[in-house]
Amino acid sequence: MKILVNPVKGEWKSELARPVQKSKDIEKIVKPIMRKVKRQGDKALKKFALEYDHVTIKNLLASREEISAAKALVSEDLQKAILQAKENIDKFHEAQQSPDLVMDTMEGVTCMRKTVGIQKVGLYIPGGTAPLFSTVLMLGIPANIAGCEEIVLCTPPNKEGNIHPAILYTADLIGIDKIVKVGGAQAVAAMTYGTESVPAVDKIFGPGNQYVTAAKQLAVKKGVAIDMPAGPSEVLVYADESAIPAFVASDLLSQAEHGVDSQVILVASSEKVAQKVMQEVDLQVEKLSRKEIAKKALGNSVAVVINNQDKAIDLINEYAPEHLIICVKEEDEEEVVNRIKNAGSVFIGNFTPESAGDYASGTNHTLPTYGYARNYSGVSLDSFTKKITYQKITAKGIQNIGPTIEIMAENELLEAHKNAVTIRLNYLKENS
Ligand SMILES: NC(=O)c1ccc[n+]([C@@H]2O[C@H](COP(=O)([O-])OP(=O)(O)OC[C@H]3O[C@@H](n4cnc5c(N)ncnc54)[C@H](O)[C@@H]3O)[C@@H](O)[C@H]2O)c1
Ligand SMILES: N[C@H](CO)Cc1c[nH]c[nH+]1
Ligand SMILES: [Zn+2]
Repeated sequence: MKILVNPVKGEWKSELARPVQKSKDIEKIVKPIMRKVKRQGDKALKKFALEYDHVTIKNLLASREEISAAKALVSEDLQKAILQAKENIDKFHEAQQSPDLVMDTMEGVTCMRKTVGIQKVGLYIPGGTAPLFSTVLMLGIPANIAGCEEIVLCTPPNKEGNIHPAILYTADLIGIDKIVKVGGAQAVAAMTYGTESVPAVDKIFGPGNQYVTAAKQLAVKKGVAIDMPAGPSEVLVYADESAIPAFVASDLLSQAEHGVDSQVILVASSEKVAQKVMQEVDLQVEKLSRKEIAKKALGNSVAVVINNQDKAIDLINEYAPEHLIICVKEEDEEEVVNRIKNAGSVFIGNFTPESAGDYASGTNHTLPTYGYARNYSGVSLDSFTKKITYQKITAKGIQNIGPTIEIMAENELLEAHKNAVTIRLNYLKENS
C-alpha cells in the first residue's frame, strides 16, 4: 500500500485512480460473447462455460432435485445465519415501501401515482472466486417485495459444474426457482436476448467482475435497464487517532480480498495513524486464505495522510467510494457524516464493520463502484419498481384547467394539442 502525505488536490486524483482495464479492451472480449449468445442461445452458453469456467454443462437450469438437495449440504449454523440476515434485510426493504399518491391539484383534476413492480428481472450472482450467496438475499428480497412477476437468477457453475449449495438454498428460501448455471458476460447476454433456457428480462441486477459490468453496459444499448455499474469492490476508511488500527486494517482487508482489482483507501489524520494501520494490515494479511488476492489489491491501494478535515472530506466526496467507513472522534462524527455527498453506503464508528452491510444488518450491499456513487444510489426496493402516474379530469375539471392548456399549446405552436381541449369545452358549452 502506497503512502501519500498531504497531497495537493491534482495529485490525489491520479494516485487514487481505480485499477481497471480500459473499457475498450474489455469490450473487445465482451461484444463477441454477446453476439454469439444472441445467435446461438444455449449452445453458446455451454461453449463459454467450457472456455471460461472449464466445465461441461449438460443442463443449464438447476433441477428441482438439485435445489432440494442443497439444504442438506448447508450447515444448520449457516442456515440460521442466513435466516437472521434475511429477517433484517426483509425489514429494512419492507420499510422502504411508499404509499400510493392520490390528490386533487385543482377542483375536478385528480392526479395519482402508483408503484408497480418491474415484470421480468434478472439477478446476477457472482461466483467466480467466491460464491456470493449473500447477494441472492440482497437482490431476491427486494424483487419479491416489489412484486416482480418473473425472477431469473444466473450464477457461474463451480469446478464440478454445479451451483454452490448455499446459493441454491438461499434462492429456494426466497422462492426463486429459475436458476441458471451461467456466469460472466454470457449470463448478461442471455438475460438481454433470451435463449432456450433463459428468458429475456426487463432489468438486470447484480455486481460482478469487469466482464459482467461491461456486458451490463452493453445491455443498456439493447434496451434493457440495469441497476448500476457495480464493479470491483472498494472501501475508503477515514480514520483519526480515535480509530482502532486493527479494526481499520480488518475493514481494508475485507474488501481487498474480494478481487485483485479491488481498491482500498485509507485517509488518515496523521502519519502516526497511517503507520499503525499499515502495520496491522501487514500482520493480518498474512493470515488470510485469500492473501494472494488481497496483496494484489493492496498493490492498487493507497494510504493518504491529510491533517485537515475539510481537505479530507473534499477527497472523499471526489473519490465517491462504494463503502465509506468513518472512524473519527465522537464529537466530530455527526459533522463529518453530514458533509458526505458521494458514497454508496456509510459505516459509522469503531464497531461498525463494513461486513455488517455485506451480510446481515439490513442495508443492501449492491452498490455503485468506480466513482458512480456521485450519480447512482445502491440497490433498494425502488430499483425493482416503476412509478406510473394516472389522472382523471371531470367536466368541471376540464373547465377549470382547459384555458391554461389551450394558451400553452397555442404558444408552443401545437394546434392539435389545443384542439383536444377546445373540442371538449365547446361540447360542454353546447350541452349545458
Ligand atoms: N459492487 C458491488 O456491489 C459488489 C458486490 C459483490 C461483489 N462485487 C465484485 O464482484 C466481482 C466478482 O468477480 P468474480 O470474477 O469472482 O465473479 P463473477 O461471477 O463476476 O465472474 C465470473 C465469470 O467471469 C467470466 N470470466 C472470467 N475470466 C474471463 C475472461 N478472461 N474473459 C471473459 N470472461 C471471463 C467467467 O465466465 C466467469 O464465470 C468482484 O470483482 C467483486 O469485487 C461487487
Ligand atoms: N462487499 C461486496 C460489495 O462490494 C458484497 C459482499 C458479498 N459478500 C461479501 N461481500
Ligand atoms: Zn464484501
